[in-house]
Amino acid sequence: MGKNMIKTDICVIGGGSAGLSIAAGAVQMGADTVLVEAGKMGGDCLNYGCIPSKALLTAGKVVRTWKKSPEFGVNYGAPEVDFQKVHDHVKDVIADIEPHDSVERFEALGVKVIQASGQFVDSKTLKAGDVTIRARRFVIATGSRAMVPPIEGIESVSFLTNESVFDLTDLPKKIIIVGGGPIGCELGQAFRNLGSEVSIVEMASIMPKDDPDLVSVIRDRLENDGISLLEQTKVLSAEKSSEGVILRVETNGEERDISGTHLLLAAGRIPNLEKLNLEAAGVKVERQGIAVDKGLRTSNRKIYAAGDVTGGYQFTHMAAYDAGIIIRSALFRLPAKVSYNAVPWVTYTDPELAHVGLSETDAKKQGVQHKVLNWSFADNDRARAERRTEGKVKVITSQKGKILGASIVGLQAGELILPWGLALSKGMKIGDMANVIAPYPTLSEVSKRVAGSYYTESLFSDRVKKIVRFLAKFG
Ligand SMILES: Cc1cc2nc3c(=O)[nH]c(=O)nc-3n(C[C@H](O)[C@H](O)[C@H](O)COP(=O)(O)OP(=O)(O)OC[C@H]3O[C@@H](n4cnc5c(N)ncnc54)[C@H](O)[C@@H]3O)c2cc1C
Ligand SMILES: NC(=O)c1ccc[n+]([C@@H]2O[C@H](COP(=O)([O-])OP(=O)(O)OC[C@H]3O[C@@H](n4cnc5c(N)ncnc54)[C@H](O)[C@@H]3O)[C@@H](O)[C@H]2O)c1
Repeated sequence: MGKNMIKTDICVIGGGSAGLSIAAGAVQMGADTVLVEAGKMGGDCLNYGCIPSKALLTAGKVVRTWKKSPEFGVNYGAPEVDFQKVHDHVKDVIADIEPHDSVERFEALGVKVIQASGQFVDSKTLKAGDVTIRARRFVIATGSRAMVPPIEGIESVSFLTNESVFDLTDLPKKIIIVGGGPIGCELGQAFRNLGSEVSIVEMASIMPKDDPDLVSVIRDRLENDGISLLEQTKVLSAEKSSEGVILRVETNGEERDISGTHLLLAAGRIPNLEKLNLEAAGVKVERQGIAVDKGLRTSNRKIYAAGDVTGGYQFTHMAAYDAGIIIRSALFRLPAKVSYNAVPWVTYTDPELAHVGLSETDAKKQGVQHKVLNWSFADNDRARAERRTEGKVKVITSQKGKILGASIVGLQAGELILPWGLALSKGMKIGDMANVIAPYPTLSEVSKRVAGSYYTESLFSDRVKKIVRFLAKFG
């Protein structure tokens, strides 16, 4: 074997959320593991995604809370934002988490880390820098990047993506965001709270993957915050201006120009595939990414794919979920298969919007017989004490009360969704949630109350009243 040839059990390509989970799991379970990473360890989530976006959102929330303080009888002066320091805070949070994902930590676990771009030579061999790797199993976990939408003139203007936006050290005066998905809404609100003028241009409706009834709460809030939301709006062209950029947009057949100092593209993702030479490995690609079966195997049975590169649910927790499936299959040869009936997600706007399982729209589309339960945060005493009564819960059950899905918009919705995920994965019925003792006064009571509403009609019916009156006769 040549000096630069490595033979290993598992070779993982990409050290982001998926790749790191697989490499850490595999090596600690005794497999010889090689990890190939071309860029920064930690991938998008740590460096250009979840972590910096949440850190920026938190800075924005501090400003908003400060401004709201008179409602609570507390007065401060106007908040002053030092954006260089906001930037430093964001980078500091990344630096704080970085050691967990570092080359040093992985090498200490026993993983051989190669810092180079990986490229298949044939179905069993990968080249990374000057190293050739032969592995019993490969895992492709190369993630995704921002899609640049086909807008006339886009290449002639400078634009930000999630990879560059967190490097800004000056607050954008006027930022235009193309795309009103989770990235557009989260970052739009963060910049607005910090003092930018913000426009979000969305060709459909904002947050189209979520329940429209609940999204309306987010829409109201973004508009009240002063964000200009241009929905059902097409971007026709982009051109440079003295200020920065001008976009020509069209809403309902009407064209107009909007101008900004900065342009952020948040219009969806494309998988990172080009450098992998997948043809040589016999790995098939579909429109959304690498094609995988339910066991996350590609068309080459010895090569798996995980995380964003498959174009499935593009979340860090789903990348970690994929990792668990692959470890069971590749290391233990168990017939592990993905199951997507309890997939949660949260958009960290304020208020947050969280979802798990079947939505009302999907239940209707799939012709599933179902019941819809609703409850408002306005009826929750804790939400009143916090002055945060905007919000609602919607739960989908079968006709017989089996929990099928839940969506929550409101304060701490992301924290409130977990019991619904547990209920779904354990096949629980709505009575299980209705009977739980919820501490008072907590926001969690919304879950108990929405579950209880399943019984309201039958519990407070004329029939029950008759029975109670009849029994009262017996003393
Ligand atoms: C702004 C933003 C906010 C987000 N917020 C959240 C959130 O709050 N919660 C959530 O769950 N998800 C969030 N996501 C999504 C989440 O970041 C992704 O789902 C997750 O990072 C996917 O992990 P991955 O391992 O598939 O890919 P990545 O994390 O992108 O990792 C892929 C890695 O592969 C490397 N690579 C690529 N090609 C090669 C090659 N040929 N050779 C070697 N290495 C290569 C890359 O350098 C990268 O490090 C957010 C995403 C963005 C952009
Ligand atoms: N909180 C979270 O968990 C979180 C946060 C951010 C991102 N993410 C993940 O990252 C993924 C990517 O986020 P995203 O917001 O970029 O993508 P997305 O695909 O979810 O949303 C993109 C939006 O852009 C719109 N769009 C596309 N082309 C357009 C155009 N030319 N003009 C106007 N609008 C256009 C789409 O209609 C869509 O609403 C998400 O789907 C999610 O999986 C998760």
